Amino acid sequence: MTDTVTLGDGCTIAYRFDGAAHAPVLVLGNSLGTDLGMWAPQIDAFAQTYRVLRYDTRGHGRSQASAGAYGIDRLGRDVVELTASLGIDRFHFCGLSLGGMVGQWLGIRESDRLDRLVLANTSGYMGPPSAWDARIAAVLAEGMAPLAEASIARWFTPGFAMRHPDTIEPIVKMLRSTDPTGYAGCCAAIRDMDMRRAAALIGVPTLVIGGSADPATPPDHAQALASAIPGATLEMLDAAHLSNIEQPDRFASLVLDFLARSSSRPPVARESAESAYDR
Ligand SMILES: O=C(O)CC1=CCC(=O)O1
Repeated sequence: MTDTVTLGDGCTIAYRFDGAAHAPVLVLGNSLGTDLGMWAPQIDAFAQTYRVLRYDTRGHGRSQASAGAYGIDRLGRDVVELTASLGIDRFHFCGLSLGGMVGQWLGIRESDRLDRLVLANTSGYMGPPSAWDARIAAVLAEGMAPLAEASIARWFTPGFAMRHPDTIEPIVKMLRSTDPTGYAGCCAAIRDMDMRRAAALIGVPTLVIGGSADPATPPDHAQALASAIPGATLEMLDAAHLSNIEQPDRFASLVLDFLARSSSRPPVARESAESAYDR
């Protein structure tokens, strides 16, 4: 069942729990234009071992769409406030795309509360800002519907989309029902985010998952992110952007195997690796 909490700034965030009450907590952060339902393919597997807390990112699903431009800092603090209000001290975090950007922020700013971090199909920088400005202007003027075709082309390989129309349909529905104000607010957070150097400060064991056919956050972004984070492991899936939907079982086992490994914290490096982002 989905429930809500109201954060300090008055914004209401929707969440739901699955799994045993006293199991270790795994928090899942969704991508731009989806909601907590995007984790449906993994939820049964994750909930066997973990108390899974899924939430709708601000401006998405049943969470409120506050007005204006958001920042990754705001979206990260939403997780801090949500978990604190639910009495959760420590947790693992797995985020995909925008969820993975929030994960990077948490890895830098809240590492004392994080056990392990999974950053899937994400990037430390998704420039140029002008592309996000254009998307924000378009969505505020015309709504979500015109975005659907291009989004699906980034999210799934053509073969998968052709073979699995029933899997794609609820995802398209999530996109179409996203509040344009919330979508635009999150686009602004992505536009203004640059964690290429700060990723070196992530002091939590981290798994980076990339998609070999991901046009939104391409493989070299996953490689650059993994190189920048001390001790991070990189795994590639044969998928486009929503790799947890295109490779559901493989995604679940990568995450579960990684979370189950005995924990040893990586040393915190002060210099970030050379990045591929500017190529
Ligand atoms: O542009 C897209 O739809 C891909 C994407 C960027 C950030 C995110 O969460 O999804």
